[in-house]
Amino acid sequence: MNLVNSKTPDMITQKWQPGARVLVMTAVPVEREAVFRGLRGDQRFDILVAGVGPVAAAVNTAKALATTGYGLVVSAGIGGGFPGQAELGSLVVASEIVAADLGVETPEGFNSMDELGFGPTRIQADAGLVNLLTEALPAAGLPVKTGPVLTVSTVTGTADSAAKLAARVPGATAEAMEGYGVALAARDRGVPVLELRAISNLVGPRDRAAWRVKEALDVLEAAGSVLLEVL
Ligand SMILES: O=C(O)c1cccc(C(=O)CC[C@H]2O[C@@H](n3cnc4c(=O)[nH]cnc43)[C@H](O)[C@@H]2O)c1
Repeated sequence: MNLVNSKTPDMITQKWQPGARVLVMTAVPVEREAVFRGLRGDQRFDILVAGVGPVAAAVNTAKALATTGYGLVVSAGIGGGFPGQAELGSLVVASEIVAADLGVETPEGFNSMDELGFGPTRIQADAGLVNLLTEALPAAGLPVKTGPVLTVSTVTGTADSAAKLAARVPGATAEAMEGYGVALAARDRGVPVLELRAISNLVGPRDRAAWRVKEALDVLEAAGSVLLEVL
């Protein structure tokens, strides 16, 4: 499929069939291990490490999809929560996956590639599965929010950049670095997609000492157990 000429209305995405194989893409080994523990080695799930960033995520997701048939692709890992939207240690399920810095800067502000006719920069997550998860995760004791999850190539490190992103994408809930790459590869194959982010830090002024990576990885593991139950 020619991605440049592919427009959202032409895309046909399969419907999720319970019991189908699931591809879970993580960025780093500690995320893979957390998801693996949650999924308890279930053979229906392949959990891969793609590397950090949207390009590595897209390349490696496309590679996996070229060799094996999957009914669902999940981008999973830790992420930053937008203040007032997603707390540290909570889980975010993306309603849509947004390439938040793919565009052009002008003196008047940022224009997305969608606005310039080179979209899509927003890919919808599978709405039925988002609903299923936003019911099942709290039932398992995990606080969950749903909303747009932004994919950025640079971790946001100032309050000013955080405010600009939040204004650019109303309702922005979390940011991470891989979702859009995973989602674009899935969309190209017509496979439904989800993004799950366990919140390790808040989006804003960089304070690495305040990141709660271990706690977020524990939440990611617990989310893996819920995936195993509901998919
Ligand atoms: O230092 C560590 O232990 C550690 C463990 C896992 C990942 C990291 C990273 O710093 C790489 C960034 C990685 O994590 C995601 N992430 C987490 N928070 C954010 C954020 O606020 N903005 C963007 N990305 C974030 C991202 O998806 C990367 O894969 C460190």
